[in-house]
Amino acid sequence: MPPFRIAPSILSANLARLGEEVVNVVDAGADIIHFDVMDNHYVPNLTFGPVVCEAIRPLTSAIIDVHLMVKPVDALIPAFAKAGANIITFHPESSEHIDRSLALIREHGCKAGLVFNPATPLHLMDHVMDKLDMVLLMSVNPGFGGQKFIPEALNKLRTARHKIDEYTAKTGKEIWLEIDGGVKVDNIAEIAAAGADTFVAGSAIYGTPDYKATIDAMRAELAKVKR
Ligand SMILES: O=C(CO)[C@@H](O)[C@H](O)COP(=O)(O)O
Repeated sequence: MPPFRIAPSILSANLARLGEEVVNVVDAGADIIHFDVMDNHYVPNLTFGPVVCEAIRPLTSAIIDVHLMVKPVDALIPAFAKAGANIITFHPESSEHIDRSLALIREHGCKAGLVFNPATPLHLMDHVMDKLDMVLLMSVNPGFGGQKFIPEALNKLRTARHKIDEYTAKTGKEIWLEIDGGVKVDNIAEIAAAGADTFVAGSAIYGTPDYKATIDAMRAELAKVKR
């Protein structure tokens, strides 16, 4: 059984009390803070920059997982690394040179990942697996929290799981497989069974009054998963 990680997306937090929301969700059992960066160009929404990452960094030792939904990406990578990001992921469509952008993230001391929109083919990871620490599959179109999980993402997860497992068996290199969009208590087990090990959940956690109860309920569902 792989370790399962829960990554609340602060996009759904009460942003007027962002610091408290980060601390509370980590106290409630979150493993990772998922930090959605949107530029109103690559996606039709606008969120946080490196100064916000820098502001929350001293509040927690949890992993900060920065998901760049911006185009272009390279200029923001050093800024987010300096602001305390641990993981930086980006969409292959948003970089002219995917290999170079991944290398840039790693040169700045962060773990690196590629993000696949629902319609983006997985083969774009094939020749850069040595530079990947994470693969993030979007199970909604990016830009907004609170959307419905796209069921085809389950097939895509199975394919990605197979590719990653084959690569890990050959090289020993670990690559996390994260899913993002529409993850809830009632579908997390099915998503894990399809291959995800890391679960972004925004509205499912921040939309409930008791974050610990929700995260505990997710872990209870994950404990039933056989893979
Ligand atoms: O990146 C995104 C949306 O673009 C996500 O991280 C959402 O923030 C997830 O929200 P829920 O679907 O869990 O409400």
